[in-house]
Amino acid sequence: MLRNSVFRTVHSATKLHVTSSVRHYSRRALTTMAAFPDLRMETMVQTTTKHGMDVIHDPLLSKGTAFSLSERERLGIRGLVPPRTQEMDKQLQRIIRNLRECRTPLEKFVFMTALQDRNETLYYRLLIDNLEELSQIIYTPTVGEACQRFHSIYRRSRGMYFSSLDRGQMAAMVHNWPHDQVDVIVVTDGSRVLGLGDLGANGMQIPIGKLSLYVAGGGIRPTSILPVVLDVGTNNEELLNDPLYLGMGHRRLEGDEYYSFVDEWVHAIQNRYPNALIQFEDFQSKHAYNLLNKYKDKVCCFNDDIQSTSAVALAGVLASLKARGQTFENLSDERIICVGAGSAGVGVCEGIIDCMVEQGKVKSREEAYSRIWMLDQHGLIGNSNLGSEQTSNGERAELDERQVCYEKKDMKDRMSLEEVVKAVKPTVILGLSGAPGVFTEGAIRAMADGVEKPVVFPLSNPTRQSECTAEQAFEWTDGRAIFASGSPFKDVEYKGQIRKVNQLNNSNSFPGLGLAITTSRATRVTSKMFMETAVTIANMATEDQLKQGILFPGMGELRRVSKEVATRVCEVAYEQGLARAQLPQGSSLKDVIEDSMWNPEYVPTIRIDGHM
Ligand SMILES: NC(=O)C1=CN([C@@H]2O[C@H](COP(=O)(O)OP(=O)(O)OC[C@H]3O[C@@H](n4cnc5c(N)ncnc54)[C@H](O)[C@@H]3O)[C@@H](O)[C@H]2O)C=CC1
Ligand SMILES: CC(=O)C(=O)O
Ligand SMILES: [Mg+2]
Repeated sequence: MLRNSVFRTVHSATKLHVTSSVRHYSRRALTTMAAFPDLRMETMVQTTTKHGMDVIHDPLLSKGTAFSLSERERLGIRGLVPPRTQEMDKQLQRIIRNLRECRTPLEKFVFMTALQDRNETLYYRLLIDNLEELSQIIYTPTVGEACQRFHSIYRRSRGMYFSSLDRGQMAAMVHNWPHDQVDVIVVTDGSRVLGLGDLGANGMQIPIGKLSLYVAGGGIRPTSILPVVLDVGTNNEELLNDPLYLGMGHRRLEGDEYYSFVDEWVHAIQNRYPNALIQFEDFQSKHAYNLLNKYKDKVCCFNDDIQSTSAVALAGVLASLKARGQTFENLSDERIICVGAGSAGVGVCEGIIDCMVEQGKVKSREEAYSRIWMLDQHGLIGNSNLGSEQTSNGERAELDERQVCYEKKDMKDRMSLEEVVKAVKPTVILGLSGAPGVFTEGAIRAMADGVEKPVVFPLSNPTRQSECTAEQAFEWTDGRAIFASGSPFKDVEYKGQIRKVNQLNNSNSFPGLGLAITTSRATRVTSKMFMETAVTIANMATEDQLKQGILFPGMGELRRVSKEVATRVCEVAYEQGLARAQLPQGSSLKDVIEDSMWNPEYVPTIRIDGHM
């Protein structure tokens, strides 16, 4: 099935009419279908029971200076804002001018947070109109610094915290959240924040940043998102010793205590928001896979670092094949080195293996594993019976069942990256280690000796954790690299010519996925959805862009990417019998997706009686 659908270049979906496609959806899906909410009607006015200052201080209601005279009358705010009504364009002028005066990225971050806390409509308008620039503030790389400094820059609460004090209380606590409809939840335990390690409750900025991209890129409504930190403690000594730290001051819960804590939270959330999509984010490897395996078939959830990263990395490799004049079917001929054997590294490689197997050009899964060489902090996962290089990184813990699959029986254990490159002559090198600079000059130059167009993807975040810089990649490959990084780099001028860089981040995947799940009311997230996401993104660059080394649209086009991804994932949800929304008749799926995207604009505010 997948073999046929994955490798076509143009999805039939874009031509499909919903009326005809609904007909072949499974009986189960049809019998459980709910009416599709008419979001266009919902967004024509906003209603509130609030009055006076409560309206002005509610960021979801506030329009700042843009309230009309009649609204000021209706809402009891006449005289509480400056007299001249200024529309959004003027507000944006003022905001942009003030933003430009911030001296550092962190100052910009604090400025953006303050705007979000005052007026979310304006915040999202600004973000959408300047996604390329401002995603670097509210998301990687600046969000990393904001997490490290969370307890210093903290101003106002956003999201929910569930801590070790709350055991036994979570089912009641979830009702403290003020919104009855929640579509997407991003939850972290702060144990591996980007490549910055354990940041405990400071990790809250990650769910907030990811959810801002769900709204700005995926058109999810700001009232239906929920950022969550599970504060199970931290092992970060610096934070534990900092009197300003805002999280629990004990070491991390482990074992059964940890899993029962998470379980209580999942049940509490399911109880109040049974339809919400849960995104597990930045959980350390030892828990990431366990939690995913425990919940993926019971709850509508996924792990972003494992699954979304896998989709975008596969998209990058597939698009790079086209950029090298080959086709997707050449994937099984690739020789891939992956530096990093954690949840992201293993997740990404599993996605590539799945795709090779689906293509049917390898005889077995084992043969597919033979195309990928995996290194961790000790070096190559090789055969210790053939000898072992010593590294200064201490003893390697036992490999887990997923890592063992990549063991190379014919190569010495713990070989260095440069040795592996010389032995293997890779076509692609992936960095998911969080270790800055591990793509050494020797390794990348050796790679460039073996192939015409080396594919160099240092994917670790934030920028300073990157395995190499864009400049280094082009310098060491005589300008021949096809380059993508997790955090943004500027295009590089190499010998008078511009070399293009790509940002390969899971943000290309999750907003579109969330839009599809919300629109179709799908009950589960499946691996096919991620595979199709990869293919969709891999097909987005034009021939001309591919020639220049551009693999897919950049962050500035996230809304367009999300729409494409959502359309395809929505189709998959119906094909797999997982969707529950009955889509409106007579329009194309793409139009339905487009219409369901929230757009930040001011609509008339009407006061209603709370007792009605
Ligand atoms: N671009 C993107 O969209 C994404 C990027 N990432 C990045 O991937 C990185 C890793 O994430 P996880 O796998 O969750 O972390 P993890 O902690 O589970 O795994 C890190 C892996 O890197 C290895 N490693 C550490 N130092 C090394 C060194 N010097 N040489 C070789 N290997 C080394 C470790 O042994 C471990 O296998 C992070 O920096 C994260 O920001 C993660 C998800 C998405
Ligand atoms: C991008 C992301 O999810 C990470 O670096 O963890
Ligand atoms: Mg992450």
